[in-house]
Amino acid sequence: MIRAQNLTYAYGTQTVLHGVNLEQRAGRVLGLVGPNGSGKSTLIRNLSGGLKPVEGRVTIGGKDLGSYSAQELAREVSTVIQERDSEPGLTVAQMVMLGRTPRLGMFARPGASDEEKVIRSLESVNALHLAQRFFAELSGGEKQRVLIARSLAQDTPYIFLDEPTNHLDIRHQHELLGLIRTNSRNTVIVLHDLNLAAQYCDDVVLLDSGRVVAQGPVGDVLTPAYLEPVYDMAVHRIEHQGKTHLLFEPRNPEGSS
Ligand SMILES: Nc1ncnc2c1ncn2[C@@H]1O[C@H](COP(=O)(O)OP(=O)(O)OP(=O)(O)O)[C@@H](O)[C@H]1O
Repeated sequence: MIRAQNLTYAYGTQTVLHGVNLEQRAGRVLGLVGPNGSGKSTLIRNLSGGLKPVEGRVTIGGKDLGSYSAQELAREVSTVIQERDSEPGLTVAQMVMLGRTPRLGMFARPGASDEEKVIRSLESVNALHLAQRFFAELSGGEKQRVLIARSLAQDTPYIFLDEPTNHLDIRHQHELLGLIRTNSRNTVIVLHDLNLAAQYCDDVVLLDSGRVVAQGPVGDVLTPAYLEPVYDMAVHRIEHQGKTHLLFEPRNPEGSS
């Protein structure tokens, strides 16, 4: 379980998260949603140990995030977060092998089981054919799949993904989120697409201006009552074959007032 209590974060003097309380329950997929600039990326970085809260605390499995050593954290937590992930000169296979590093002893070299893990991780995201290509030369969508493979190879109980469907075509979006769902790990995922969140998350946290507007099971939070004021859009919710679909339109379409 991941828990944030009174989490506050500021860039310099600009406070962008205000006393956030949330819970990711064991084995569940928690989505972070909200408009541009609402604080989703900042929040996921605080939850995964990339940023340190100014106030409040984050616990993972009941243990304060601040008390993990870097090595311990890398065995517990993997992240798929974009900007930091450009590694010049590495092939895709080498990039995914980096996911195994926290599992190796101090001077140990990767063994056959590590190689096997890399191959299986690449296979599961349909990227094994890219293994010998340079990571830096891949398309955005190919890179994204390789970063997911690295996280799978890292084999951590907790996984954090910031907009993993960015750059992916519609089939790969669904394949990837399906894979994340069936992976049954503790997952926190930033998603812009609320229909993808409705389909693939168990719970969601809806953020607006750095504050939690609502959180809970997707069916309780992804409702017109919560979404319309946050996105300033008219929202229609349709249930089709047991799934929730959301339709959006401008609240004041041109010509009406
Ligand atoms: N490195 C930074 N330095 C200063 N301010 C930042 C920095 N990163 C983000 N911010 C600010 O913090 C606020 C929250 O940004 P954040 O990227 O967390 O939002 P987001 O919900 O992920 O946005 P988006 O949906 O546009 O990706 C914004 O006002 C943003 O301008």
